[in-house]
Amino acid sequence: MIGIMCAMVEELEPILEQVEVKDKIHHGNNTYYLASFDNKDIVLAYSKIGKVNAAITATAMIEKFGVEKLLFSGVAGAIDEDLKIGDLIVATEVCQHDIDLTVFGYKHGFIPESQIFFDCDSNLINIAEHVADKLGIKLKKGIIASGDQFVHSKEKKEWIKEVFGASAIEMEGGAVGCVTWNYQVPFFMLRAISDTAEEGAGVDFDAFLEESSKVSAKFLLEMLKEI
Ligand SMILES: Nc1ncnc2c(CN3C[C@H](CCSCCOCCO)[C@@H](O)C3)c[nH]c12
Repeated sequence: MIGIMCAMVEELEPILEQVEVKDKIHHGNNTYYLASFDNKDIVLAYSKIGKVNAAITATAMIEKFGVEKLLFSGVAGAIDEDLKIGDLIVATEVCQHDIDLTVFGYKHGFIPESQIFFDCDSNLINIAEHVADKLGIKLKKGIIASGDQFVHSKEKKEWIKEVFGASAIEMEGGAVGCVTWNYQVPFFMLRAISDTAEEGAGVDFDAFLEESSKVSAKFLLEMLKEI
């Protein structure tokens, strides 16, 4: 079983429209869609915004639905200057920029018995690169940082870039990476840029959420054919 996660309903809808939904299961205030696509069994859900909601859904995908790999599709704010609205980025690693135990001598993003960065699955990243080559689509790879805040400040995004080396910013991937690391389940995350995470990002986000969600969804569905 393959798990497909999004944070917002707008990110999930363009995927749901293209798969054959067989059943809907309500669990933990989420709706899980059991479906098939390209003769593969998949379970899909949107978690709602933020790291806690994302962790709930990722854990249920593994514990209740037994997914063997978890793929995330959605939008993100750009940190790297070469990322423009509508561009795709695949996470090589994810982290949580709002974890701060530095007073105890730990680095930003670190919690004891855990780690700052969580690797994404190299096999799935390779498939993404193969699909991008086949379709002639530009696909960036980089670290994606998560935190429970919508970043709309150049100063904040530059700090996240300096401390974590992140190329993009969002609010769920770091939590899903932590869950999949703890359960040793392969994790893949694809995001399309919706804004620049600077002043005025909220306006861009509202304007480009739907369009960028479709960009990510379309690519993810192409990837599903190769898995
Ligand atoms: N700059 C940015 N900073 C952090 N995250 C992101 C992301 C990625 N997703 C979008 C959404 C944040 C928007 S909350 C919208 C509230 O509802 C608005 C009406 O629907 C959350 O799920 C994270 C895109 N640009 C970002």
